[in-house]
Amino acid sequence: MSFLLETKNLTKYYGKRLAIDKVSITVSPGEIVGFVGPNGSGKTTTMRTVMGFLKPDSGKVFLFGEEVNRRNVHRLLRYVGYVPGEVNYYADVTVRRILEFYTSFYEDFDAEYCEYLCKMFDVQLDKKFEELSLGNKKKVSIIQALAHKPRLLILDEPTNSLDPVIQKKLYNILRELRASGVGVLLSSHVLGEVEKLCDRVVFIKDGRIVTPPTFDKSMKKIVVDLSTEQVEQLSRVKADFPEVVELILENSTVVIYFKGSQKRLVHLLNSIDFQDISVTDLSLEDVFENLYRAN
Ligand SMILES: Nc1ncnc2c1ncn2[C@@H]1O[C@H](COP(=O)(O)OP(=O)(O)OP(=O)(O)O)[C@@H](O)[C@H]1O
Repeated sequence: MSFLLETKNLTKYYGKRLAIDKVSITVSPGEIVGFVGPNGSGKTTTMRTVMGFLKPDSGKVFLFGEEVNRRNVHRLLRYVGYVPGEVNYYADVTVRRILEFYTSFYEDFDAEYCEYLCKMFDVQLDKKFEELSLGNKKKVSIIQALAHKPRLLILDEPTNSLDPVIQKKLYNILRELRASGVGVLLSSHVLGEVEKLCDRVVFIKDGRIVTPPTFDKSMKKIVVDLSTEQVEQLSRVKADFPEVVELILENSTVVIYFKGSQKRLVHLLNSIDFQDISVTDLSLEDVFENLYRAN
């Protein structure tokens, strides 16, 4: 099956500043892809380029298998829902009027579904947009992105400023949409959210897509507290256990990333004379920290 979204070597400069460099990503039907990277790494630029708001300096965007060009962009974007990082509509227009405008804009706009979403998200339809709080503005943007039943969602930090109850409702909707074949590209700094929701994660750093070189989710993170004398054991641990992918010493706390069998893990733990120890599965936060530590 072809991708809902495919970017090939997207490159974008702002003046002389390179913002994204040969960014290639894909989203398949029924897949939620997390898009993760530090501030200024190029997530918004990539998403805005996909949406046609920015013209790439080089590279291509394919939507639903078609290469996007000037002639087909409007037709293809009808099947895309977009939540921008910063939401902006006409300030002195009511939410009801904003949503009515989209009814005429999208032929697949589903008024009943829109009403259902407004109720679910408790949207204040008769308030002017400028009178809404940040979170309530975001809700309007989410409803506008969903109500025309798009096949692909491009969500730039969609839960930013939403309260936890609304966040949960949005996750549930995204899960339902995924089950019906919708694809989602979702940028977020909330790594716990990405970890729970996304099928896979694409990392971006300084405008380039990067792959965590040695870290994967089958690893264990061992945090050990040692006394100064015990720190000396560590060079032996590294030599004796090739399963130790990385060993980081910060004062008297040691973090060991371990990829190996349970038996070898127990063997390693038995070989350390420690004061305190914890063993956990590797989290997305660990992967993120390791990938971006050089920054
Ligand atoms: N309009 C602009 N003019 C000039 N430079 C820009 C502009 N927008 C973004 N940039 C630069 O492009 C780079 C990528 O920014 P972008 O907003 O895409 O990052 P991001 O990953 O979305 O960041 P954040 O997580 O903070 O939202 C940054 O260096 C940023 O300073």
